[in-house]
Amino acid sequence: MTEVGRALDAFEADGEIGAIVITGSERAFAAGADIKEMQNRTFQERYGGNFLAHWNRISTVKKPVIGAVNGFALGGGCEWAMMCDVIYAGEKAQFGQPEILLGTIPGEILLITLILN
Ligand SMILES: C/C=C/C(=O)SCCNC(=O)CCNC(=O)[C@H](O)C(C)(C)COP(=O)(O)OP(=O)(O)OC[C@H]1O[C@@H](n2cnc3c(N)ncnc32)[C@H](O)[C@@H]1OP(=O)(O)O
Repeated sequence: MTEVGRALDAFEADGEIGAIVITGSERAFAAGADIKEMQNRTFQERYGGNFLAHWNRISTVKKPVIGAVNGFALGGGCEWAMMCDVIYAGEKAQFGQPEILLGTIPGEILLITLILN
């Protein structure tokens, strides 16, 4: 997300860019946060280390953001899609929050986004 955040900062500052399209591959838009990276961290490490510091950057960009979604948009990937101003979903797009099966709840943004929409 740090890299995506940096790219969004640059696009926002670039006067030649009017709108931003975020996409993935045919198989996946994004499968969510890296479970392998997260699994051995304690709550204190994740919370204190600002693990989700840049998570909502898509929703604060001051230019229109389009999410072009195909394949899996899961967990944080589903949240990314919902943070876009417009979702353009292909026929194979699948949205979901499978992290509940890992004993965790959807991250920072999902519940608020669902309530607001
Ligand atoms: C705040 C935010 C929190 C979150 O976002 S929590 C994460 C939420 N996302 C998930 O729980 C998605 C978990 N992944 C899956 O359900 C499945 O995967 C898929 C449906 C995306 C794909 O299934 P299939 O086509 O059968 O492929 P495969 O063999 O399961 O996965 C291929 C490789 O991709 C790795 N992978 C998939 N998703 C993640 C992930 N989110 N974090 C880290 N690795 C992931 C797997 O482990 C595996 O890797 P290897 O080939 O080494 O076994």
